[in-house]
Amino acid sequence: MMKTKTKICGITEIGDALTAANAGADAIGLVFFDPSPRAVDVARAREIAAAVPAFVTLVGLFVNPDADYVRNILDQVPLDLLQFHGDESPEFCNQFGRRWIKAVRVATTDDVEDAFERYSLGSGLLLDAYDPTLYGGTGKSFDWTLIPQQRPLPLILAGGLNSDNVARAITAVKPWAVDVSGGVEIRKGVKDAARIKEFLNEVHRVDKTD
Ligand SMILES: O=C(O)c1ccccc1N[C@@H]1O[C@H](COP(=O)(O)O)[C@@H](O)[C@H]1O
Repeated sequence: MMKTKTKICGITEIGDALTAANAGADAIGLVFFDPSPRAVDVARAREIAAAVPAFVTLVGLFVNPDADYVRNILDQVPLDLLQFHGDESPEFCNQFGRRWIKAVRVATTDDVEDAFERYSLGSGLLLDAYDPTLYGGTGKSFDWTLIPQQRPLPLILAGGLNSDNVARAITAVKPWAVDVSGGVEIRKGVKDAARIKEFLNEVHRVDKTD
């Protein structure tokens, strides 16, 4: 039995971080991208980080940040992993002495194959829905048949996942991990404890049957 790793992203409240961790989430994401309704400031990020138990990975999400901005956050918040969700180059992602994953918005299979090659130094490749204007967190899913079977890096599936479709997604794609934000919210930027638990329970259920 393969255990699918889980990340609950866009956490803004300590209570939601604890709900996710206690329900078995492997990672919690903090958004450091100001236009996002899920953005956190340093003070809030530090409070959440202090509450997250050992062995739950704390991920910082950035979109086309200045390097100094990332360094400033890293000086103040104990992030375990960086998630770059914009047009960052591999050289940019690799300069912080911290493990990182790159997000790619998928329109074609070539997008994924090219990204596997280009970001080969990363610790994983996150696939999200393509949107011409938004970098992510759209709540939209994409055509999973575009995902190649050859995966040189751990594949993290994101984009419009929720408790209704995550079992199907895991069965179809067999990703290393799944990542959700909007699918566990009652409205944009506001997480819902029941939806977080339902999502994680569904992943754990399908893992046992697959
Ligand atoms: O959450 C955001 O606001 C966000 C903003 C900019 C880039 C990425 C963002 N979120 C990430 O997008 C994917 C998919 O999210 P969803 O489940 O479809 O809502 C996920 O990795 C989020 O963390």
